[in-house]
Order: sequence, then C-alpha cells, then structure tokens
Amino acid sequence: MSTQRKSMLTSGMVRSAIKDSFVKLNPLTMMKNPVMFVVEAGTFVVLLMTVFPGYFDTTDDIGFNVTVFLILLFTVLFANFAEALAEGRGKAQANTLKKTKKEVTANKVVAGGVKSVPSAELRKGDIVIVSQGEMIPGDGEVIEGIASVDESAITGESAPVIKEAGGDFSSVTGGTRVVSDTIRVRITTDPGESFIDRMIALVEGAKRQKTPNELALNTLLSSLTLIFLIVVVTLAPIAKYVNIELQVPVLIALLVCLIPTTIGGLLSAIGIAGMDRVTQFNVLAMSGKAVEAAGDINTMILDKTGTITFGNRMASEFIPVGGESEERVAEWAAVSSLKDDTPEGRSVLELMKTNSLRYDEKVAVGGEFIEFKAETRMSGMDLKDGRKVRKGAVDSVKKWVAAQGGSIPSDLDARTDGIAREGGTPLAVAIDNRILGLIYLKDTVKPGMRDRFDQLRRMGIKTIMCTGDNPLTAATIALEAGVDDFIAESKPEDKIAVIRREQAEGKLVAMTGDGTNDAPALAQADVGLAMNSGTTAAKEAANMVDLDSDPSKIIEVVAIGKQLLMTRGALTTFSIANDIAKYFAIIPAMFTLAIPEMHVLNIMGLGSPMSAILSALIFNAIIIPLLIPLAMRGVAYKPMSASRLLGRNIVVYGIGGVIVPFIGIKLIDLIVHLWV
Ligand SMILES: Nc1ncnc2c1ncn2[C@@H]1O[C@H](COP(=O)(O)OP(=O)(O)OP(=O)(O)O)[C@@H](O)[C@H]1O
Ligand SMILES: [K+]
Ligand SMILES: [Mg+2]
Repeated sequence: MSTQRKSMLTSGMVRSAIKDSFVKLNPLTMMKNPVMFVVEAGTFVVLLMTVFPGYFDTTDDIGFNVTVFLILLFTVLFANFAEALAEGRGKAQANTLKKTKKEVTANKVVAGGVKSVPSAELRKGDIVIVSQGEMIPGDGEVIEGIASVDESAITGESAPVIKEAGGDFSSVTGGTRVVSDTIRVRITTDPGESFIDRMIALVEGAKRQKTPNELALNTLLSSLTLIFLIVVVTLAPIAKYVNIELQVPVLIALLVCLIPTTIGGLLSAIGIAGMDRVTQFNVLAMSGKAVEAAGDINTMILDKTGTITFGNRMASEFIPVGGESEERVAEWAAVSSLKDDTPEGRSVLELMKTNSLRYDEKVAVGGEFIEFKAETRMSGMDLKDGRKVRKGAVDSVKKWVAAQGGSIPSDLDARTDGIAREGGTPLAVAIDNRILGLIYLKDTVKPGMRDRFDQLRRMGIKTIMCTGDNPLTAATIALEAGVDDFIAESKPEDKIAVIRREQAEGKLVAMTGDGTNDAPALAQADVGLAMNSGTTAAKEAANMVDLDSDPSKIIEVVAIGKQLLMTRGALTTFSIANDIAKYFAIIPAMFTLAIPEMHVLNIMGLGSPMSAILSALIFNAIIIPLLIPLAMRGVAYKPMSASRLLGRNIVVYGIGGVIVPFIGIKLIDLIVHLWV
C-alpha cells in the first residue's frame, strides 16, 4: 500500500520563509506577480511621501502615512511569506535527496576487464557490474542477472524489490543499493539527467513553470489590476474638478483594497502546495501542468489485473474437456509452464505440488521455450520431438489449434464460460491439434474498489477497464468492481485506440502502466502514471511516476488535482467577493474626508473615515496569512460533479467572501478607532 511521506513544517522552515519574504521584495522578482507588484509600488510611493513630505505638497497626517506604509509593506511580505513557505517543504525534501546522491565508485566494464571509475564519469551506454552491498552508480537497465534492491532512498519503502534482466522489472535507479546477488547494468542517463537529479529539480521548484491555467488566471488578475489602476488614477483629477481634494495615500489604500490581492498573494503558493501534495503521496509529477490535467480528467483507463484485482492470478484447478483426464491436463499444463516465469506460470507448478500431481520433466529437455507475450496471449514449449505445447487465452489457443487442423471439444465453451462467469481467468491447454482442458486462474477484486468507482462517477469521471482477458471474465469483474465500461481481449495497442477515441471527443484521459508496451499509451494520455518498478521506457513516456508502484493510486492523484483546481477557484471567488465589502468601507470614508456631510454613506457605522480606511487595509493584509493554511492544505474535497461543485463554491466562498470582511472590518475598526 502507499506510504505517505512525512514532511512537517519545522521552525527552521518558517524562519527561512520569513527571511525569503524580504529577499523576494526585490522588484525584479515581484514583477512576476503584477498584482503584488502594484502593491509594492504603492508602498514605495507612500514611503516617499512620508520621508519627504515637503516635495509632495501634502497636508497629510504623517502618523497616518506611516501606518498605511507599514500595512502595505506587510501585505507584500505576507504574500511573499505564503510563497516562501510553500517552497520550503520542497527545499527540505531536495536537501534530503541530495544527501542520497553520493559519489560512488562504479565497476565499469571495459575492454579486457573491469575498471573502477567515479560514478560521475558514467555515460549513457556504459556497462557496470554491481554486487551485494554496493550502491547502483546510475540509472539503468539490468541486462544480466537478478538481484534484490533496497530502493528506500527513493521510495521510502524498506522492503527490497527484485530487479531482473528482461521484462518489466529491469529498470534500476542510481542511489539505490543491491542487497543480494550481482547484476550487470547498462547505464541509461548522462550525468545530471538522472532520476534523482530530476526529482531534486522538481521538488526544489527549480524548473517550476506557470501552468496554462495559472497563466490565464494571472492575465485576468493583471487586467483587473490595470482597470482599477486607471479608475483610481483618473479619480483624483475628476474629484478635483468638483472641488474635492483626495489624498494620495488614501487613493493608494483604495487601489490596494480594490485589486485582487488575496488571490494574487496566494496563487503561487496554491500551485506549489498542490504539486507538493502529490509528492507527499510518493508520486512524482514531471510538471504542475500534469497535476492540473489530473484535476480535469474525464476518462480513466485502468488495467484489470493488478490494478482492480490483486493481480496474483493463481491456478486453482485443472478442468479436462473432450473426455481427457485431469492428470493429462495437469501434465501438459506443467510442461508448458516449466520455463514460464510469470506469476500465472509459477502458480501452475505450485498447484501441481499441492495436489501431488506428477509429470515427466524430461520431455522438456532440449525443447524451445515460447515466452508469454501480450500479443499472442499464449506461452509454452516446442519439444525436441516436434510436438508443440501451449497454454493461453482460450480464443488464442482455439485459433492456434484450428490453424493446425484440430477441432474444438464440444464441452470447451461451456467450461470456459463457467470459469469466466465466476470472474476467473480460463487458460486453455493444448498439445498440437488437441485441446486437453483448462486451467482455472483465480484473482480477487481489491476491497473498496466499488466505493472508489462510485466516487469517480460522482466526480463525473468515466472508468474503462482494459484487460487481455475474455469478455465474460471481463464483464464479471467489471460488474463486481463497478467500472462504467470495459474492453476485453485487448492488446497493448488497443489502449492507444481507446485513448485517441476519448480524446477526439474532447475528453482528458488518465492511465497507468509499467511495461515497455504501455509507453506509447502513457505518452498519448493526458495523465500517464508510470510505476517506479516498471521499465525506463514507461517512466520516460509518462508525466508522473508512482514511487510505490501502486497502479490504483491514479484515483488519488486525480482527487489531488481536482482539489488543487478547486482551491484556486474557491480562493479566487473569495478574493474578488472580499473586495466588494471593502468598497463599502473605504469609498464612503474617502468622500466623507473631503465632504463631511457625506457621512450618511457610512452604512457600516465605522468609527471615523481614517479608521475605516485603515481597518479595510488591515483586513486586506491579514486575510492573506489567515488563508495560508487553506492554500497549503487545499479546500475540503467531496466528490461531486463539476457543476454542483461550482454551485457550492459560489455559495460558500462567494457569499462567505462578502460577509466575512464586513464582520472583520467592523471588528478591526472597533479597535483601531480607539487610536484614530
Ligand atoms: N503466463 C501465461 N501464459 C499463457 N497465457 C497467459 C499467461 N498470462 C496470461 N495469459 C493469458 O493472456 C491474457 C492476457 O494477459 P495480459 O497479462 O496481457 O493481460 P491481463 O493481465 O489479462 O490484462 P490486464 O493486465 O490489462 O488486466 C490473459 O487474460 C490470459 O488469458
Ligand atoms: K484587495
Ligand atoms: Mg497484465
């Protein structure tokens, strides 16, 4: 099961975030966030007016100006603090990872022997030998041997995993340790491009780019800011025309209250925290865009075996057909499985043992092993005496037997359907042109799957189960697990076809995979989650890697993506709704300052015009740190459809966003009015 990385906020992180809040005041940095840059510019103007009042022909109260300056400064600092705090966790994680990235000595295979070289000198294509107790010097593929590897440095999971040449468990990661045996590894990355390097860059946020969604929102917020800037700048001359004198610090306070500073200050923290939540979950997202795409997914493609079911399909029974005996089915099932290293193949030999069934191992001597392939859906052996033994998916074996002029026993279909209807996988066993019987492979649906699919349905996500199994088994498991749709007898290339079909309808598709033959589909999907245990090809094609290699985790990743989008939407709604209340506080106050008779506009009953302005401004500043926990944690998430969510968000964060500041500003004013 998935492990959750622990990463608490330490006092060290808070301290360095405080320091960074000041470093980020650099206008060149601030410019990337137009909303807060305008606040910083305003802060600077008020500072100048306070320090050099003579130059500005201002009659302002210096105490008021100093107060406005300080509140504005803190507004900017609070926004910087939110971003720095969000970045802090990633930095802490990067430091831990950097410690794993030790320089080791590699045993590089060179002409005529082995040479010790520093791991930093290894290049793509180099071959190294790694033995028990040694650190694997770089990312690569096992090309010879089998070993158990401790990957806890990367996955946090202490149980060693088996890595072997060929197949789907051949990729190894630099910085992990071989705990038994010796393997030969072909290095697949050049220095600086390794998995750990990429992981460090990711969590550090070094390559963090704004996602298209963030860019769009940023443009919207910048446009709002520009509009309010023009409004406020033109307000002064218009007021002057009708003989109303508006003070510059008051206008700046008005501007800052009008522009969407709450979301402007929290936007980048929300994005970073969203990525971080995925990382806490032991999933590495290659970009923030991938995490957001997860939040927008409409269709999810899931494997049956190993994702929806436990995947340890075990032979549980040999069933003869066409008048054959159980012993004969067992015997040839065993011969076909002698060199079949898949869990299915091994389970056949185990069933022989538990049922004390015998077979003659010698017939296999000198035979040629036919490996299981997802394309052929069969495995077996071509014996030395010319006979051919196969086991595999029933329709494949039927075709194979028919091609050799054989006939199909009349009771085969009924027996096959019997197994399939119980959700089992039937494998037919044949020798030459005769089908002898069936192997009943049992698998179990993981508990809680139905609940999860119900949740996905409520989120409006369609689930499609893909399986190489026959339609009846597929239908039984699909029904038991509660997926929306299924594709049976599918070959790897069928997955791409399904993904393309869904995408052509404008849907965003997510899938998981681990094999090399999953790589094209992982690349085609909008969210491709590769298993860390899988092949390098799969990991490179995918835009996310699950370090725990739990294929059903895609469901949680989608939930995290949704939560990120929702948090951003909720806080944007809250921020804009919030500003409305500030107009009611600050605009009447501003005019009352110029024309005292206008105090009738003071519907909030605020103490004085000065205290009204300061209270609105203080509320505007402190709402940012108050919302940091929500921005970092994400809003509470209940699975429901997008339209219901939108409705709920408008009620909670829209109406809440209007009411909260009325109360907040009123309360602050009660205190502030004691001084002004
Ligand atoms: N070791 C094996 N030897 C022969 N046939 C096999 C073996 N393993 C599986 N099969 C048959 O091949 C079919 C396809 O297997 P494969 O592992 O590609 O897909 P699957 O596991 O059924 O599907 P998925 O993993 O997508 O749910 C299986 O349904 C089974 O009938
Ligand atoms: K504001
Ligand atoms: Mg499979």
